[in-house]
Amino acid sequence: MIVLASASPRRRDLLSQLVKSFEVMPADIDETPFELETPEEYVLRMAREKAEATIEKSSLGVRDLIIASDTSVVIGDTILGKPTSLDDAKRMLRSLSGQTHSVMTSLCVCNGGLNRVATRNVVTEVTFREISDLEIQQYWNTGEPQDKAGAYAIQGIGGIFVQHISGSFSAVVGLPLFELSQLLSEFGVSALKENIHE
Ligand SMILES: Cc1cn([C@H]2C[C@H](O)[C@@H](COP(=O)(O)OP(=O)(O)OP(=O)(O)O)O2)c(=O)[nH]c1=O
Repeated sequence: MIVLASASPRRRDLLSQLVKSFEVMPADIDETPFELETPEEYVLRMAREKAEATIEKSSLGVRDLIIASDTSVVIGDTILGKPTSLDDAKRMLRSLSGQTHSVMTSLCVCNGGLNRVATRNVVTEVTFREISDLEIQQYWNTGEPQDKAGAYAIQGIGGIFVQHISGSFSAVVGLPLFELSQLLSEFGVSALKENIHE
C-alpha cells in the first residue's frame, strides 16, 4: 500500500498525478523549529517526523510505502509557516513584498519498517512584485492565505504577486513531481507504468 502522510488537499491532488491508488493518513506533529536548526534541516526533519508519526499511528509495515513532505517559505534566515492571524499574514507578506524568497519543500519516502528511507529538499526561488497593505487586507479576505506557508498560494489568486519563479512550480504548491517520481522509482514505482490507459 502507498500512503500519503498528509492532510493537504494540494498534496493529494499532486500525488494522484503520479500514482493511481493510495491512502491518505495525515500526521499530527509539533511543527516548532529547533533554535539552532537551519531551514533545510527543519523541513527535512518535518517530512521525516510526519512519515514516522503516520507509521506509528497506523501500524504500517515493511511492505507499505510512505510519502511525507513539508513546505516552508524562507526569507533571509526566517522560516515562515502558516499565518495564525491577519497580523501574522501582514508581517509575512510585507517581508515578501518586492523581494525574492526561497520555498523549501522536503520529501521523505520510506517503507514502514524505516530500513529504507530516501529524502530530498527542493528549493525554488520566487520573486514577488511590491504588494500594498490594502492588497494584503483584500487578499486575506479571500480566505486563501490562511492555511498556506508564507500566507500565499502560487496556484491561486496569490499568483498575481509572482513576478518570477526559478525552480519547481509543483514543489511550491506542495509536492515536487520531478523529484518525487525519481524517489518513487528507487522504490520500484513508475509513474508512467502506473498511468497506462487500459
Ligand atoms: C507557498 C505555498 C504553500 N502552499 C501550501 C502547501 C502546504 O499544504 C502548505 C504548507 O504547509 P505544510 O505544513 O507543509 O503542509 P500541510 O499542513 O498543509 O499538510 P501536511 O503537513 O499534513 O502534509 O502551504 C500552497 O498551497 N501554495 C503555495 O504557493
